[in-house]
Amino acid sequence: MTRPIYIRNAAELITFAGSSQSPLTGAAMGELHPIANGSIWIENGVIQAVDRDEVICNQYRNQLGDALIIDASEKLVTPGLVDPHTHLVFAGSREAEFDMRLKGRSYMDIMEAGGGIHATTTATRQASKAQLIAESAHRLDRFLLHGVTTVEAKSGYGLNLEHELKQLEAAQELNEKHPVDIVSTFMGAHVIPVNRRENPDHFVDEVINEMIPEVARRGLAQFNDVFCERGVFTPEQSRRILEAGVVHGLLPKIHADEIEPYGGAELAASLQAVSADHLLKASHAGIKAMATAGVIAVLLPGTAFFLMTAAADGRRMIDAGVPVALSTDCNPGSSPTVSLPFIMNLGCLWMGMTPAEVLAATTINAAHAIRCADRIGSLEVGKQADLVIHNVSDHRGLQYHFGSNHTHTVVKNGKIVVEAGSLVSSLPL
Ligand SMILES: N=CN[C@@H](CCC(=O)O)C(=O)O
Ligand SMILES: [Zn+2]
Repeated sequence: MTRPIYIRNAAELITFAGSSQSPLTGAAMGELHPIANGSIWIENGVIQAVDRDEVICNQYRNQLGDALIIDASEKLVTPGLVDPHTHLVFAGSREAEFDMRLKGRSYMDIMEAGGGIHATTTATRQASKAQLIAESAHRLDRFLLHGVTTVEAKSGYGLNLEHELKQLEAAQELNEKHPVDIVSTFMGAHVIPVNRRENPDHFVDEVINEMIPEVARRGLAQFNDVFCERGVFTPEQSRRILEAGVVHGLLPKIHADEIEPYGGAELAASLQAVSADHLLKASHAGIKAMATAGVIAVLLPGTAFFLMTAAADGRRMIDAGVPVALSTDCNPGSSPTVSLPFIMNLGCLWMGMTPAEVLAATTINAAHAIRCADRIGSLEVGKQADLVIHNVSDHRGLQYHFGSNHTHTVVKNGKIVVEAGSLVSSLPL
């Protein structure tokens, strides 16, 4: 039995209570369900009580002597941040390509010429599983330092069965060993490998007939994703791939309308995908269809920022009734960052979202985007004790003091993993 943790007297404690059933949309995205002078009682990794401090103090007065008490006065407490779209497991980095882009080469051009995703695929194929685990564990540590307690992680730098499995197994092992929880997505359809360009449909057949069944049989992923974009996978190929995933129990997600309008949002709606991600160039009709179908828009403004292009129109999507989540898209090509707080800054200052909405988009709605909202994303009795104590006293302070990491303390599964902005020394990896 571990000691109970009593976090007391937060200036503002954001709960998002009552939002576990379905993602927040429209005006509800701005409803934080905050508690002033809020406290929380944690035992065995689970939230036992959330209320005003006087209520908790009275309720647990006989156990106060046993508890580890953390004073959160003048601080903000939120659910642990959730990142619903990352390419966490990869080897190497792409600084040379960054230089080329700064001089005017486009992201798609570089990929077409055999760089981009292909370059990371070469490096990832060459790396051993142990190397991938070591590099990715370091990224997970840095996620944790930014208050992120759960991430989704895609494969897609293997592009054949052997190396896709290696990437997914690395994610599985990291999930077992590292405090950050990982939800895995198979993305064998990330790009057509250079040596398969002669016959792209043969590669699509391989994804459908060889990779998806084996990934599903081994229980290595919960979701199936595809990069639906001109020059990558067509909407028809994407539909086939995502439908094949559904047959094997993998829920559909899609990289949609990132570079140009290509019918990705419409396809996501017609498949009732869990989420459509990117959406910089999504059509009005596609956004409307997503709202009707309840598809979550996972927006990635760090990618737009790093590719030096306009961000997705988050405001328009929220106003159209689409549930919106935000993510880093952490990857070595288009968004090499782990800073979900900076992504929130961009959501607020660049996409017309309010400070309350960006919090919903990185907690409860992000949890819905990876189908984990039954256990994370809000601070409610019975949920996993994942939370962040921030060095600001008001949720707006996270955006107002932009560009900083305000994470003070992180509790993951009822254990303190970040203290005074540093990782505790006893982390397993
Ligand atoms: N757009 C496709 N995939 C990733 C980028 C991957 C890479 O460049 O390595 C993305 O979501 O941005
Ligand atoms: Zn991505």
